Amino acid sequence: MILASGSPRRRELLSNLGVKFEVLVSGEDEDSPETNPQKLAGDLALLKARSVAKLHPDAVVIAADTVVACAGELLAKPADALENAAFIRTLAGKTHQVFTGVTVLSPSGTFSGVERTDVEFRPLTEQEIQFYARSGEGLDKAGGYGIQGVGMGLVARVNGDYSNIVGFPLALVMRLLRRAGVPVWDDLTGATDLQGATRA
Ligand SMILES: Cc1cn([C@H]2C[C@H](O)[C@@H](COP(=O)(O)OP(=O)(O)OP(=O)(O)O)O2)c(=O)[nH]c1=O
Repeated sequence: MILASGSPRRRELLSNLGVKFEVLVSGEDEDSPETNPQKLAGDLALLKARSVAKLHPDAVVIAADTVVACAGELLAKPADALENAAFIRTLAGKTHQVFTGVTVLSPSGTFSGVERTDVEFRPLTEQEIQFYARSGEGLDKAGGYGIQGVGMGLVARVNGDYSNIVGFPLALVMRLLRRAGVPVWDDLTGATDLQGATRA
């Protein structure tokens, strides 16, 4: 199995499912004219998975893409701290949507889905916006923030799957992997069972 992603968050979250995998980053250009955020997240996940599957047609390949949308505007990764501050200013005091598309390509077929989570930012002062943008934490992240880090302090409320915001919606990922025939949370070999006996 191959994770087609350079994201350390995705690597960590996929490890939690107890599946063995290798990491191979797709060299695919992520540009797309698509403006619907849900469709865009799905399209880019498929693109990333396909570019790795081309080279490894017998593998199961999983890829994901996260898109942040606020009132019709798509917020990708900020180019610098100045743009990061502008993104956080846009998000302050409002609810935005985080979409993550996931694609699993296996020799038996293509399995995909898109998860949506709504995130409400609290109203922020200009000083808070500047402080966060200067931290640099948001530069490699869609929307310019990381909810799993300092960015947690920007957030008032979350509605939906938290892991989706971090870029890898685990419930959806588990569903798609199982549909593709990949066992998840399944291998108990060598584990001690709940009565204290060790399994063969
Ligand atoms: C909103 C938000 C995004 N993110 C991350 C998740 C994704 O890794 C990233 C969005 O960029 P993506 O293009 O989805 O992924 P990536 O470039 O990090 O990795 P790859 O294309 O190789 O798979 O933003 C967080 O970690 N925390 C957050 O709170």
